[in-house]
Amino acid sequence: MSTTSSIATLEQLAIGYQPKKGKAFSLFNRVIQEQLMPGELVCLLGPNGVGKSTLLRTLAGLHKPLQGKIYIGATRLDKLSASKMAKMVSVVLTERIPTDNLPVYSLVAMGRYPYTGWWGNLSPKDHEHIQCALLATHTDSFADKTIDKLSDGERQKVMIARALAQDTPLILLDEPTAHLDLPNRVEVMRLLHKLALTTGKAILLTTHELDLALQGADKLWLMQSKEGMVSGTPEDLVLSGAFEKAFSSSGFAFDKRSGRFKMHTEGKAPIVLKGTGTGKYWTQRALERQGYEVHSQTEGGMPLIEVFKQNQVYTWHIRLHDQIHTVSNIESLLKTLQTSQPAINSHASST
Ligand SMILES: Nc1ncnc2c1ncn2[C@@H]1O[C@H](COP(=O)(O)OP(=O)(O)OP(=O)(O)O)[C@@H](O)[C@H]1O
Repeated sequence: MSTTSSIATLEQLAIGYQPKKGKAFSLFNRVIQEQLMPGELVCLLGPNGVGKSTLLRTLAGLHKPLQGKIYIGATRLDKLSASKMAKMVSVVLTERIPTDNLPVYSLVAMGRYPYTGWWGNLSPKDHEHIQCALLATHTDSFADKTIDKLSDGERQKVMIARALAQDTPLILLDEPTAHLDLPNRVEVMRLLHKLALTTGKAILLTTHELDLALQGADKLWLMQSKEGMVSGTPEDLVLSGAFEKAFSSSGFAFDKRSGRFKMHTEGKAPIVLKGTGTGKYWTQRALERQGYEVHSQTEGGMPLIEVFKQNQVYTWHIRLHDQIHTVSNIESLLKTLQTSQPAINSHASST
């Protein structure tokens, strides 16, 4: 049963597709039991084809659950009329807008359809909501432009503005950061987080951006075909190992300490890295990509790299078999190590 404070409750929910003949095809072997609370930004993560979009569409009432119940507030979703539903849930899907020559303002105004009469006449209150949505998404400066004149990032923000104008307690977005460059992905995520926080709406979005979700989400829902759904704050899921388990594969692994994914490479020799700050961080990344096992303490005469910074200029000293090589960039550092690799490897096997 839904708790009074939750915006949406998923109770013993099974999602999937019902073929015309034969048995229903469930996307999970476990049911989903989750809640969306006010002011929460939740990122729904999982591998391709696990059922993220299907879950979103099911929550939006566009697809029937195979089993279980969904409550929006205290009301069962299947008992909500279409007009009431439109006042409770807004959806931003990945489909492109067919009406490309529509001005931004008119598209955002379409979000007001649950409140306008048959003719869609906008009241002063509707205009106020539209203006607020444009301002909150920083789309007001191009409100007169038509959709076809917008960049992908601007278009995405306009779609979010339309959902905001709809003024629903729950907003669902399917991959809102897809096709955006990094600054726009970060901006959209920050915008959604701020909106959840300041408006008290619950926002659920699907994404493949693990880094962004780890940084920006209040909660993660991890969908996995075998384990079903695991949820929690990003930090709890990292500490419990659930995040690592869900996303580590033979090609790369999640490193709990740095919060980064690391590619598995052929293991080379251990190496000691000394230095501080940014220079050390990026040197370590390059060494690990090349497969070196980076240590911070000198052990048994391992090769040693020291990073120095003077007057904003970096220098690397490589101490190798009592010889010191000095280089001025990471590319030269890696080349020097590559040239002496047989020496490093034989050194490693003798220690
Ligand atoms: N209308 C449909 N009828 C039957 N099966 C479908 C239908 N739509 C999707 N599926 C199947 O359901 C599974 C889940 O699809 P869904 O799009 O929900 O996954 P997803 O996690 O969002 O994937 P992605 O990350 O690739 O977007 C897939 O195997 C897909 O082929």
